[in-house]
Amino acid sequence: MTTPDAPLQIGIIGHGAIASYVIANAPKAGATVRCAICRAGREDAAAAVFGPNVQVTSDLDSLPPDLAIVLDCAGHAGLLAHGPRILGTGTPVATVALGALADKALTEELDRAARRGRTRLHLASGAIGALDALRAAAVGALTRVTYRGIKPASGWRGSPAEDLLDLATLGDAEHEHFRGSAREAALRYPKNANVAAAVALAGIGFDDTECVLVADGNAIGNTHEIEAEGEFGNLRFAITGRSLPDNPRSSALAAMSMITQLRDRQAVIAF
Ligand SMILES: NC(=O)C1=CN([C@@H]2O[C@H](COP(=O)(O)OP(=O)(O)OC[C@H]3O[C@@H](n4cnc5c(N)ncnc54)[C@H](OP(=O)(O)O)[C@@H]3O)[C@@H](O)[C@H]2O)C=CC1
Ligand SMILES: O=C([O-])CC(=O)C(=O)O
Repeated sequence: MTTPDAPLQIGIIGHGAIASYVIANAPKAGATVRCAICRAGREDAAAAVFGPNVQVTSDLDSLPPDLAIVLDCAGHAGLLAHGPRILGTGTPVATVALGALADKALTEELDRAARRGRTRLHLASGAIGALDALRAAAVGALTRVTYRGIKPASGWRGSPAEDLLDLATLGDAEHEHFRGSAREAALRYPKNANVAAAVALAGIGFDDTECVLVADGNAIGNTHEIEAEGEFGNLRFAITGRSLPDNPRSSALAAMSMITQLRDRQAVIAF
C-alpha cells in the first residue's frame, strides 16, 4: 500500500518527446516510472528510451495492478488503444490527447470504462492555460469562444497543412490553413489541435468553439490564443511556448502539465 511519502508507482503510454520529458522529471514529483506501454513490435524502441529498470510491454494483461496512475503520452492512438482497458481495471489515466474526445464513441467508451473501474480519466491542461477561468465562466452563459493556434512551419509537418501550403517557403506572412469547429480541427489535426479540444471541453463544447490554425514563417514558438465572452465578462489569453527538443510540434508546457498531474495526486492542499 502506498503511504503519502512513498513514491507514486506510475505507468506511461508512449516513448516520444512528451514521455521522455516525463521520464526525466517524474522523480521531481515523487514518482517512479514502473512500466511503459508501447505498440506491439516497438518494445526495443521503447526500452531504449525507458532504460533497463522499467518494464516495457505492449500487453496490457501484464500491467501491474497497483499503479497509482498511467500517463498517456502517446496521442490519440494511444488513448484509443489502451485508455478503456486501463480505466476498466480501476487504474486512473491522465492524457494529453484531449482531441481524441472529439470522437463521441470513444468518449462514451472511456466514460463507461471509468465508471466500471470506479476511477477517472484526467485531462491535462497541455500547452495552454486559462482553462480554469474558462471552466468557471462556462457556469454562466458563454456566448462566444474562439481559439487560434499559430506555429512555425516545423510545427505543422505531418499535418493536413502540408496539403494546403508549401511549408518550406512560408516567407514572413501568416498563413491560415484551417477555420472551423474545434471538433473538426481535433479530428483532422490529431497532433496539433489538442489545445483546441481543451478549450472546447473547458468552455462551450467541440461544436460551438471556433478554431483557426495558422502557419507563420516568423513564429519562434507555438502560440495559443483564446478569446471568450459571456455572462462573466470577457477573457483574452495568449501564450507562446517553446517546443520540446525532440518534437517541434509539441510544446514543453504540455509535458510539464503531465508532471502537475503527478503532483496533484499527492497534494493535500490542491487547486
Ligand atoms: N494537449 C496538448 O496541449 C498537447 C497534446 N499533444 C498530444 O501528445 C501526443 C504525443 O506528443 P509527442 O510525445 O510530442 O509525440 P511523439 O511523436 O514524439 O511521440 C508519440 C509516441 O506515442 C507512441 N504511440 C503511438 N501510438 C501508440 C499506441 N497505440 N500505443 C502506445 N504508444 C503509441 C509512439 O510510438 P511509435 O514510435 O511506436 O509510433 C511515440 O513513442 C501528440 O501526438 C498529441 O496528440 C502534444 C502536444 C500538446
Ligand atoms: O504543443 C502544442 O503547442 C499544441 C499541440 O500540439 C496540440 O494542441 O496538439
